Amino acid sequence: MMTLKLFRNARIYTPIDDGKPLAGNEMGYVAVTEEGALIVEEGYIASIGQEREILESLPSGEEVEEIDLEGRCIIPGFVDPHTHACFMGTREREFVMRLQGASYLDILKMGGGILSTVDKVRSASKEELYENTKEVVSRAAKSGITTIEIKSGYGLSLEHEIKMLEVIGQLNGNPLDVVPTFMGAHAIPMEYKDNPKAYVELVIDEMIPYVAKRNLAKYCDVFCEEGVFSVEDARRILQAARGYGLGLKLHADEVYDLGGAKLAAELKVDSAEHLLAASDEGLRAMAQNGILAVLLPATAFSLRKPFARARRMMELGVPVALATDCNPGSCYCESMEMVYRLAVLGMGLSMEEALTASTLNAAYAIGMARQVGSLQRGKKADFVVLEGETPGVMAYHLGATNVKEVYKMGKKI
Ligand SMILES: N=CN[C@@H](CCC(=O)O)C(=O)O
Ligand SMILES: [Zn+2]
Repeated sequence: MMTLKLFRNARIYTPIDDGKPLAGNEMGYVAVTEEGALIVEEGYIASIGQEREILESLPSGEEVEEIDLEGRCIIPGFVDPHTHACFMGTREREFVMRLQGASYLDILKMGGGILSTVDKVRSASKEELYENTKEVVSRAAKSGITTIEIKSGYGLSLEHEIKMLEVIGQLNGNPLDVVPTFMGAHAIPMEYKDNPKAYVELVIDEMIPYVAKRNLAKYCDVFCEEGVFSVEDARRILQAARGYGLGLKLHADEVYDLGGAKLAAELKVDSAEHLLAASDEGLRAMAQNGILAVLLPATAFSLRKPFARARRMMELGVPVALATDCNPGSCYCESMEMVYRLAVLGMGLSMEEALTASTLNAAYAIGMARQVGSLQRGKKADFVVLEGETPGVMAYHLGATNVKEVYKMGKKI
């Protein structure tokens, strides 16, 4: 006989999935159930609601394991839709250089930044890369992330991009859901420094077809930035990726307003990321085309730059999601709790809006909303138990983690 799990005595906070990402005012509509409960059957939510009603609906004769959540708040497991969590080594010295005034893009121009991580990833074996990535992912899981996107982009050659994507693929289901993104267009590798166009051709002619045919990635992403990939390069790379059936993402207007947001709208990408420098014109184009913005406040914080204009985006009707951007350079952070906190205290989102952005909208950003992102019947029983009464505790109690327990498909991790 199958054992059901009954989680009871909870205050449930969840956005409600209506088949599309939530935008504008809708982002603040979060369902709250005091004295709530949920029943988990084989990892999925079989029913959820008022404890009294849930208890009445329990089938008699079934074995039930009961877990008392002692009145704590539960929220959907965080979905982190933008990370570079597959890497080797750290870049602490560069961080110190940045504190002394060096800019992120200047460090990259000098062969450091992303390129210094590329050297380390290229010289690591697949096993070493797997072990390191697994550690990053398990720290993410402890912070409440139950679904995570991970990009390649520190290989920058067919051989090493594939090594990264295979490692990312191996981590799927172990225990998190992992969504792989191909990001061969993350930087121009040193060996193509004098001929960057040839690298763009390599990405288009060899890497994308190889990755797509072997199903190694769900999305293709490009770092469209001054001195990295131009708007025209990004357009060509993403159009090629679309031709091979990959979903599209774009690192847009992170440092300079190159027109990345406009390109995201033109190509109708699945999400546009960063957007620290995006113009109103670009944001309007995104709103008109229903393009999701994935905002990374911990990156702005770590780079000591102003936050993305989240409230303006929401006012224009752009659906907003949040992500860590976890990487060893611009943002060494695997905590969505930290991101939530910055969204509330730094970008002015309400506690409900930040919850929607870090769960349901984040799930839409990586095509996972059918399975995760809200606590509703039929979705995976992925949730976080907070040491507090509302999700707001994560912004209120600053010095500690407020994540008490994390459940993936009804099992504690
Ligand atoms: N901006 C480009 N890529 C990453 C940083 C990667 C790195 O610095 O290693 C980002 O999204 O912030
Ligand atoms: Zn990124």
